[in-house]
Amino acid sequence: METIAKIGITGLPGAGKTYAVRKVVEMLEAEDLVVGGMMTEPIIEDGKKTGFAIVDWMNKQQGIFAHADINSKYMIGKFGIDLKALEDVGVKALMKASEEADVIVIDEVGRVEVESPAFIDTVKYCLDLEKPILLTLHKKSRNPLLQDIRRRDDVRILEVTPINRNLLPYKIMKLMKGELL
Ligand SMILES: Nc1ncnc2c1ncn2[C@@H]1O[C@H](COP(=O)(O)OP(=O)(O)OP(=O)(O)O)[C@@H](O)[C@H]1O
Repeated sequence: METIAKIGITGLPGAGKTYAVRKVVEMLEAEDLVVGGMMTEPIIEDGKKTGFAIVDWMNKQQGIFAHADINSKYMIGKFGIDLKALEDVGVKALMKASEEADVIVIDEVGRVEVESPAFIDTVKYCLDLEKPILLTLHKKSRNPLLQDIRRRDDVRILEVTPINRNLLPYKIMKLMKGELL
């Protein structure tokens, strides 16, 4: 029986997880595959990074997920987190992708994202589908969702490092192509 490619990319902060996902997405789209799901994008104001937006990859709708001006009990560095943006844009993007995309991407299943029960449920739902999925995973968090994903034997976890980061997207493409094309 052929297995569906379910791939997690992990690595230290700044190792290149987002970069690797974007490169794979570019290559999948170049092969005319429909990619859907949620990505993150830095918000730059006056040349300074002031937060992150969540982007629905299929319709490009955005929500401000992290920003220096947001007051929240959840923080990433000096940015306050708006879990509602994750739910309004990210969760919706994943549900849409689960129905319409050939491949689901989730950047990222991080330390703060896992504070949203709706996000947790949606990630689990997507992982249980018979559909290729590519997600980035926080390396160190011991949150139950991240621990569950690491323990699943249908998810292959690859670590991005400064040494392998240029080659990793090609390796991931090979794993995905095994059953997509
Ligand atoms: N293969 C690469 N070639 C050139 N630049 C890269 C590569 N991979 C990552 N970078 C650069 O390194 C920086 C960090 O990469 P990226 O944001 O992908 O890391 P990350 O692991 O997703 O970080 P975080 O943990 O903060 O989410 C970015 O500026 C990115 O453009």
